[in-house]
Amino acid sequence: MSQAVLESDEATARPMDLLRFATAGSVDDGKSTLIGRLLYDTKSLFSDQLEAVEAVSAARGDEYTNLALLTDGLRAEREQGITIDVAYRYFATPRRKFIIADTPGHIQYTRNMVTGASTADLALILVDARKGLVEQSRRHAFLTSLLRVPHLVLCVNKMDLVGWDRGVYEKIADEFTSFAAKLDAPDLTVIPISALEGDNIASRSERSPWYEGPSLLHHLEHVHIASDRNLVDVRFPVQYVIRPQSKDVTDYRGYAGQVASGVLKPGDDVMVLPSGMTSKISAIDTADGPVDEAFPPMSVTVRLTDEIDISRGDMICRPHNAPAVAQDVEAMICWMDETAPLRVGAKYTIKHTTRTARTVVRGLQYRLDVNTLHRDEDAPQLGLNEIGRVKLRTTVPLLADEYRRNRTTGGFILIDEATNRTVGAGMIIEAQ
Ligand SMILES: Nc1nc2c(ncn2[C@@H]2O[C@H](COP(=O)(O)OP(=O)(O)OP(=O)(O)O)[C@@H](O)[C@H]2O)c(=O)[nH]1
Repeated sequence: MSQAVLESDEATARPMDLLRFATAGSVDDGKSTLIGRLLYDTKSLFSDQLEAVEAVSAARGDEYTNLALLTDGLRAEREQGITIDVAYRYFATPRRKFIIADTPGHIQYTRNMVTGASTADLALILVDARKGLVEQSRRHAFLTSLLRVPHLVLCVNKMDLVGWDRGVYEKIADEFTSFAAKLDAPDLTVIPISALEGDNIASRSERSPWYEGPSLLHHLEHVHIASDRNLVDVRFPVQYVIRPQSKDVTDYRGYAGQVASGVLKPGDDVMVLPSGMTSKISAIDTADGPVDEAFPPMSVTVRLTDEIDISRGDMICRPHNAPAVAQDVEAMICWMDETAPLRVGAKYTIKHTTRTARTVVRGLQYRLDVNTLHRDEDAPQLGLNEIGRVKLRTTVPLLADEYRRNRTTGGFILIDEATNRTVGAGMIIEAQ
């Protein structure tokens, strides 16, 4: 595969150096063209890829190099053999690294959007200037707010086809802004672009002198994401317990995992859940040696001053700031399984941070229509791509926060015990 994959050493990258974003739009709004344009303008392509695309464009008689061919080609490679159609692409500028979660337009399943956007810092929704907002644009905006993606960009594309008419742009921007306000939507930026001709992508275009905002790339490079991370609530789900490996090292015991939120420092008082035992951090180790502090998304090994019984799935937090230790959970669930619906009374495996348990569905409070936001309280089940509010009971307690406060310790997935497939994604509303 000749994809220009730029190194994405996420575990060691400082959080502000990396922006993850998800793209959404209906079929033919120009998503492939836009992604191709971003890769092209940031020189994230190999010359052979570009030559191939130029040759095909010329052969087809395209007036402009058809950058969508590039994205579609990459997508075809990726799609083979995967069930959830999200392709990840990488590019970088001197200011930042970017990971794009690209969900194909033909089959804009809610589950793809949920998969792509659940870890995103920003969601980019495209609309065709000629068509304006469509049902899908509203659905994507709703999902962005449900998943609590902190930043939203609406790109009004194909402005060249409406003669760069300011009125067309402003009507769409106003309509979307008032819809987004109702959703408790995040920080919103609206940008008029032509993905095909490259206007307002890498630099401000002369064709829209009335537009005073940033180009898309400038916005992606500068949008402030450092404060989106929860640096207040210390949550360190233990992934592995590291014990002495050789006879010579007899006293090493550490707890390895990825910091979900908060800042950990040697000397801090900590509490371990579910036992409730307390101790102090004696050291924090990484592959590159000890560090003075650890914050998300760093992967580290924490050592404590006391020897306490800790196992995988336990959580290190602070004594006066702990997650709920809960077996009863209410959550919004997006159903992802095409073979069987979610039913009340069914049992699943639940994976929450590093903990795995069994769970039973105790109730379906309502199913939500993502287009109208109507709540159907008589719904008997949740089918593929449907979203609803569900009550669960787990066999062992989860160490959980509300999703709105913590996207890592508030999120989970459900797995079918017979097929081992991921069948649902959940966002915790309440845990007790
Ligand atoms: N004039 C004009 N055409 C555009 C622009 N952006 C995309 N197009 C054209 O619109 C068509 C659809 O673009 P794509 O990029 O394939 O659309 P998409 O949304 O990625 O489509 P899917 O991947 O199939 O969902 C192509 O013919 C593009 O050349 C634009 O800014 N201006």
